[in-house]
Amino acid sequence: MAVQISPSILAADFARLADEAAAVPNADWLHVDVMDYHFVPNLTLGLPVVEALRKATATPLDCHLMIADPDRWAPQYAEAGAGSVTIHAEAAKAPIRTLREIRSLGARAGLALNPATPVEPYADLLGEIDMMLLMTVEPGFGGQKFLDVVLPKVRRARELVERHGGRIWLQVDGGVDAGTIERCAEAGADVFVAGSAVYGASDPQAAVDALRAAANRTLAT
Ligand SMILES: O=C(CO)[C@@H](O)[C@H](O)COP(=O)(O)O
Ligand SMILES: [Co+2]
Repeated sequence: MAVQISPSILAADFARLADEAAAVPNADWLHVDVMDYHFVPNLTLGLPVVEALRKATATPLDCHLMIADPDRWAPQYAEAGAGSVTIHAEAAKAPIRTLREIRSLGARAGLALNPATPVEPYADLLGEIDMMLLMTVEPGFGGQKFLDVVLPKVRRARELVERHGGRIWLQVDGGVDAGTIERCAEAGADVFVAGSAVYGASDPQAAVDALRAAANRTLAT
């Protein structure tokens, strides 16, 4: 399992997004939280910002759609050049069609589950996805406290993914920092979103390196 770190620009300075992207040249992805005031009680950014970011950085964009109608909008994020587009299982009405469309447009397809959404009902969809995102906070805001209660689900998701061939990435998102990343890695996550822990640090690049090292240390033991 290769560890990947995806800093969330939700915690960055929105007035200086290009500079904030450049501040983490060692990141594998830039995590872009799209919120619409409907699926979650917050509003962030949409397609025009993703299109602008795409031109401003070579780091691939990992778009996390927390929106009420992902079936309608997700393909447009793939068309806008996102390297990965993740939709929420709780919001999608036609997840299989939408995940296939994302892939057909050349992006990786992700399926996200809220903390209280069980993973087992989605076992049959593993062939349709490249990544599963397990929320470790309730979606909507950065800077929340990590929910340990999700860790058993991360383990069960890792088992399902391994039984399916191990090709699917397992991402955790929310409250991931130097104090929680090791538990996530130990439970089987391999892609780590970190907002405050990266952009709240005085040296975001060093914070990415430190998170990666902590996750790798856990996987090595
Ligand atoms: O999707 C979300 C929140 O809904 C996350 O991507 C947050 O942006 C992560 O921020 P931190 O919890 O790491 O500060
Ligand atoms: Co996110």
